[in-house]
Amino acid sequence: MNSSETTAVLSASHLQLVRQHKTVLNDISLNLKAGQIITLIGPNGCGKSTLIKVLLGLEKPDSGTVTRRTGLRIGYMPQRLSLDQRMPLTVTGFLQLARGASHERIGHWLDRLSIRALAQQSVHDLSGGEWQRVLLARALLIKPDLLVLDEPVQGVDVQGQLELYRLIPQLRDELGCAVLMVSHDLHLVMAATDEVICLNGHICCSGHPDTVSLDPAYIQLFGARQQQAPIAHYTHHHDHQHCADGHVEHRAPGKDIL
Ligand SMILES: Nc1ncnc2c1ncn2[C@@H]1O[C@H](COP(=O)(O)OP(=O)(O)OP(=O)(O)O)[C@@H](O)[C@H]1O
Repeated sequence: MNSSETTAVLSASHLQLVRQHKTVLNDISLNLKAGQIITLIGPNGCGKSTLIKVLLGLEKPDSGTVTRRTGLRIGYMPQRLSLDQRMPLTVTGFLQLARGASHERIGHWLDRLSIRALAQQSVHDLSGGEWQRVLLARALLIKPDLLVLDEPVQGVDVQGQLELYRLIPQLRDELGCAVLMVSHDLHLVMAATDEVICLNGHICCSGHPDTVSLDPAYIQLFGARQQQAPIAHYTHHHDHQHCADGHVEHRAPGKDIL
């Protein structure tokens, strides 16, 4: 066994999966080490969610192996989660259903993710961005060794996406966990990831985000537009926080909020 395998929390070897005559995953191998952040990127339908499900053991590959460290605690934020609209459920009630939920831990993550004001709100009335934060809190309640985020910024505006991607390495440092996430935009996740795997059924290219963005396989897949310099995002120096209940709270300069 080599050293990368000994420190891996999760590894996959030669995964193959065919559904209805379509090769969804073709010879996928990867290693995720403790404390590492890996991002899967690729166009719609390239197999990202399927790969996540196979790595989590939710779907069986036709061949190949997945090895998860014994006793690994996984916090999973799925791409979609449909709830019965007829069932009345507050954010706190929803979080209480999660494994590892306790009053203290729920309170901790409501504060840490700046969603305390939503605690008693119905989950059916949340905005897309609020729902994403609640799902993230749910994934964090288990104190994960591995945090799996399938498109965590869906329904979040660009500023919110930047804030969320800034938060992910902070959460990794706080929990000491590994992170595996799915994203569509390499430039938005660049600063938040150690390694990028560019997927299109098979692994087209992988490595540090700077290297991947210049890789001919990446450029061929995403075109020249994505290869250009990162979009110049407007940076708004905000000296206050808009709480979910609508009131404005002033905060110390330089203190990040979600
Ligand atoms: N059970 C199945 N039967 C048939 N086709 C399937 C099945 N599961 C996945 N697929 C197909 O496999 C491909 C990969 O799907 P997957 O959801 O993994 O893509 P994705 O990269 O996550 O896409 P997106 O970015 O749109 O979320 C798609 O073409 C999908 O239709």
